[in-house]
Amino acid sequence: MAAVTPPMIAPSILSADFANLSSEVASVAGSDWLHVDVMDAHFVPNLTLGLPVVQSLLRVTDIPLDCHLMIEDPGRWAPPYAEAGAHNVTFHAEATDDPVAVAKDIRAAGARAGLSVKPGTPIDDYLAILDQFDTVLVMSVEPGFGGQSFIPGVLDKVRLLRDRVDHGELRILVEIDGGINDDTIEQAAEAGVDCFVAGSAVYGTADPALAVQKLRGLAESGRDEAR
Ligand SMILES: O=C(CO)[C@@H](O)[C@H](O)COP(=O)(O)O
Repeated sequence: MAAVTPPMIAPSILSADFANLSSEVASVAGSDWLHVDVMDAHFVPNLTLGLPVVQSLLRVTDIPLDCHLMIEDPGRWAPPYAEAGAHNVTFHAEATDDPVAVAKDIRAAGARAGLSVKPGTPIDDYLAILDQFDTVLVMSVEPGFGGQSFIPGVLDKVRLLRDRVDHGELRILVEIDGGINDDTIEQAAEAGVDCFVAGSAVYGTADPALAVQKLRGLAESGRDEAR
């Protein structure tokens, strides 16, 4: 089955020019969310940005911020992103023993809570707690770097989640992240993704806004195939 809401595109600023973030964000006006990759050089082998940059971004854009925390100890660090005004605060299932407590704190601080799973992490282990979340972010590359190749095997997780949502057993938005581009987005849409994160496929082009539009159109086509 296909998702019923229009496909959402969330450009990942990991592939943007960090020296010109304000104009890079403006260049994707019309995107549904802006995906903000927070990496701590511990949970993943890369270091990007943190709360001060998110606070600055919130001052220059109306696009809802989709903060993806690839960090250790999200129970300590996640709620301030919600307090700052992030729309979604997503953390990794692998980074905490108590994901429900972290989700409750994020929601209490005013944001939507997201749970992310690495490609090798089964979603079955978390189905029973997904009612505590608003989004589930299925990683289709190993988290840490942009520009990697899409791992199609993760679409089994998307199909399982889509099925649960379509049968009313779950109310959650299904998001995918990693290797999403013109060649891969249709198969992800066909599997049932609601929201598509794309970094290099947006910021690696001469016209990021056009790239977003094109990705949205291709996601629509993938949906049509699934119907
Ligand atoms: O979180 C991550 C990587 O850890 C992603 O957001 C990537 O940054 C997406 O980049 P592309 O694969 O689309 O280039």
